[in-house]
Amino acid sequence: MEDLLRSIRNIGLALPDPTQLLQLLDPDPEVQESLAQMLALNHQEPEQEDQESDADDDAANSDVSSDAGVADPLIDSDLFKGAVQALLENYRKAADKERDALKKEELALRTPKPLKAVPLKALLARQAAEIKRREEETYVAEFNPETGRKRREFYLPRQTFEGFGSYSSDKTIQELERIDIKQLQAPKRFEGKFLLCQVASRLNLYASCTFIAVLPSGVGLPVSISHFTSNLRLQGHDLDSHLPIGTVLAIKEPFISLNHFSKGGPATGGKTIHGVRVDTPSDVVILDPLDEEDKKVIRSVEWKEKVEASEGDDGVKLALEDVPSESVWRDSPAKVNGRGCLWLQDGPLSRLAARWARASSGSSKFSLPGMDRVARASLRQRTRSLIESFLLSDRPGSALRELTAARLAGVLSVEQVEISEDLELEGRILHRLGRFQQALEALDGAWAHSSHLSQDMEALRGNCKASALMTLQGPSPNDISKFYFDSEKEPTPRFEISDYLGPVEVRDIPNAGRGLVLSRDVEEGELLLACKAASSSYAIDEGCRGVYLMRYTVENEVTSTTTQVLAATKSIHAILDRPQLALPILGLTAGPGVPHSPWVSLPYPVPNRKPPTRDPAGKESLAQALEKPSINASYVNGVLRFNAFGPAASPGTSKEDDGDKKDGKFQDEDRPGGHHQSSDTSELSRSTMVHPLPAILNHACLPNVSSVFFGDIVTTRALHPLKAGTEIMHQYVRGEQPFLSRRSQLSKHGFRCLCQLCQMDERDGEENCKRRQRLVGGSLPMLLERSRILLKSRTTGGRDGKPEMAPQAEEGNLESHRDLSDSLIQLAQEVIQTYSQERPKLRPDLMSIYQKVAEHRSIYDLEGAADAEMRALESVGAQLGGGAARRENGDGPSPPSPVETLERLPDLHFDGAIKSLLSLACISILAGDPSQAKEWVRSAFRAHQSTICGGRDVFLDRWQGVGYLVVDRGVQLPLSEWI
Ligand SMILES: C[S@@+](CC[C@H](N)C(=O)[O-])C[C@H]1O[C@@H](n2cnc3c(N)ncnc32)[C@H](O)[C@@H]1O
Repeated sequence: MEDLLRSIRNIGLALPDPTQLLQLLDPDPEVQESLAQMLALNHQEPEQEDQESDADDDAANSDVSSDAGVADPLIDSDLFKGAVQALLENYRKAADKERDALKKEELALRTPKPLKAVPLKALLARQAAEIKRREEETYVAEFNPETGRKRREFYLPRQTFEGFGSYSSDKTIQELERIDIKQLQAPKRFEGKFLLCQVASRLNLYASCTFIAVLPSGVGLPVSISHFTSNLRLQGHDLDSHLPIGTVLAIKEPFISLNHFSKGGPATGGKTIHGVRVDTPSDVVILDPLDEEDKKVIRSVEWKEKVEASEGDDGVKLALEDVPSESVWRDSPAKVNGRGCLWLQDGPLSRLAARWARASSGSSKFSLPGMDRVARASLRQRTRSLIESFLLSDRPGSALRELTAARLAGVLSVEQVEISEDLELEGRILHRLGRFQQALEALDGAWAHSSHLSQDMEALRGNCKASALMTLQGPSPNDISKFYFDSEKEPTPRFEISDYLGPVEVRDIPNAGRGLVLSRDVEEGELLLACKAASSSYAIDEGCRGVYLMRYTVENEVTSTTTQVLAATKSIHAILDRPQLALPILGLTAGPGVPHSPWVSLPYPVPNRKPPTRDPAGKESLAQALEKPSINASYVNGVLRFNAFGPAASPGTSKEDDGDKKDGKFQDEDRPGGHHQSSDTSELSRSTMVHPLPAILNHACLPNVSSVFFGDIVTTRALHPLKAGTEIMHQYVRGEQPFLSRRSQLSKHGFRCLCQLCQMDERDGEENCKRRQRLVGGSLPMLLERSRILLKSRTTGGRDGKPEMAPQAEEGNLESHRDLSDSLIQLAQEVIQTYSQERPKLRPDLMSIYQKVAEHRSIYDLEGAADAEMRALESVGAQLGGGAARRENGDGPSPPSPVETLERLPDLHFDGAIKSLLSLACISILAGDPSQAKEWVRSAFRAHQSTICGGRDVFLDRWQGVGYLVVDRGVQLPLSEWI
């Protein structure tokens, strides 16, 4: 990838955009041909660089281009196309070698060969060169190396290849036996063994993190750790301080790979680069000089090679020699990754306290002997800074443990004012952990000690109160409105709520694993779940903005994108920080054919309706500092692939992600806050989030609930009144799509959908379904294009967007509208023939056809237009009452009727249905029937409230001023007065 990009830049072309990046490995020759063509036409423009460049420079640039003369764009593009084709060819050959190497490694597992030591100096030199290469790439991603000017956007594509096997150990070091170079073979997984090593080089971060380790025998070995960090932009000291030179590690049950870079490193073109490939961070144990057991392991060997340890932030070197526990109160770090608190490691007080809790079973007192008043005050300050730093690095679990340990050690809260400050800090940590009731108790305690809270703390207290209430009652329409508008404003919206569980229970469902079932009757629009993502990754998060990562998996030929990879990294780190997340995340299934994790057999956790009270001593949670769950990263990838939601770039929603294949099933109505947002909707810009409880929902193409995103929150509401005992089900793939597309997209989940819609489609027969798909996929787009041109000719040219046409042209146009409407009706008839005669009105393929008919008819036949909109509504399961109910099943206009009403909400296409209802309101106004218009507007509002909610403001924001009928006759619906 890096070679390809460098060459493209060198010949003066712009880099492939995110959509083109995803086409690089497309085997289709036509895709490759058009990709080469597009790349060849896309020259690097000076304006790709930062606007900051001054006007003189711009003038100079334009001079240069005029001096260069005007090249013939066609000749140029042919030349460039040839060059690009050659580059793409080379790139694909290198990718093939990469894939072949992975396959070969899998075969070679049967015949591993002894490992030959590579001189340490050579390894260190190669590592230094790799780090330099990374730094250069990052520089070029940000600056034009020739002009030194900053580019407008940081753009760093990266690609990794992985395949065959992923390892994780569930043993402790004490259960394993140490091995060294003599026993090592490759490729091989060493069960029952561990490798002891020291970090001997700086770190190199691509997607995984690589360093050179030195074994006690003095032999060097590269080590690559997957899911090392979710901040792919880390480099230099910030990166190195995660595992400074001299850190002693134990790698549990290591896998020695023929190419340690496979999984998370840059492609090596199939080269053999032996080393340790660590697939999951929980396999790496940082040996802690504060721990007696760890000290024993370190001292049990003689280290042949002396590694010069690097200095910590405080200028003290971290080395093998003993760190006395007094150093905790003398030199303990004030910042994560300062000396003594390294990658994913808890703070020193938690580590000491956890060991004390384990050894003493809590009978003795945890204390730091010999600490005077001054030392205590200084340690308190450093501990508070460290805790702040944990919060900044999204590690509230470590923050709470450090606070608990500090309190146990008597480091905190001696003076009244300190007590209050420390309780405030505790309140903030508990708030971040979503324990709002407990946070409130801490903040109340802070107030009780000082009779005062800062403005920020008052605000936090208010927030805790509201969130605690939300845990009990679910978000109110006002809360939803706030989420909606905030997710429009925020580029990476995340909200502090804890999960709300409505009247639903987790139950076993015959032939479908677990599912969610109603515990009582519910009403239309009733809130059933409101849940926050356990981990979420946005493409524009600080740590990955501009980094476009593609991970290609050889076995299933699936490409995962940046946020899909990073959501897994974040989930793993979240579980390590808060082990209580292991069950909700690892207790999910990881796709058909993947054996369930041991967590799946445990009762699935549901939110506590009565939150436990605060536990200031919190001893039980201290043990978490030592007992990190073992995590199989490949299982986490599967969980994300089969359970995560993947909203588009803009905050909003989509149904469950279909994993990594692109099928465009993301629906506008699922992301209500999305329409003001970025237009970048490429796969590489999507966010990925895992919402544990909603992930238990099973699929139905014909759902009975609507799941909607607001940032990292998903709400689920009943679409209709439902009876107790009903299983609630939502869509993994769009039910609006043709049956055969749905079936093919669902195939990866390994089940056959038996919902009513699928049963109806099956009864229609495969041939009819195919014919229907051809009509809707082939004939309809052609008619829609004709419609677009016709409607455009009518709406352009006039002042204020109003049509302005000569009467003759208008007359001619009317004929065209009639013709088009007739053609659409004819198409509808052909589609209707593909349905079995007994089939009820639910025929979603007809919706867009009837809506188009209505648009054209509204120009010359209002009644006919209304009839078409009503048919559109019925085609997606809405039931109409009043006059509508008496209409014939033919295609003629309905007889004059009293007030028409919406009796039952649609099952599918909610936004489409709201649009039809508002179009009907416009038609009623044009027909001089405002009370009917009002009725339709109210029905539209009801449909909105029952699916999205948020009240009037959200409804108006979404629908005010939107053209419901493209040919707008100046109808202004007084929406705000009628709802
Ligand atoms: C996201 S999980 C849903 C929760 C899952 N039932 C569980 O026990 O963890 C998706 C998996 O649930 C099962 N599933 C979902 N919808 C189903 C349906 N309509 N019929 C049968 N199985 C279904 C399939 O095994 C699918 O791969």
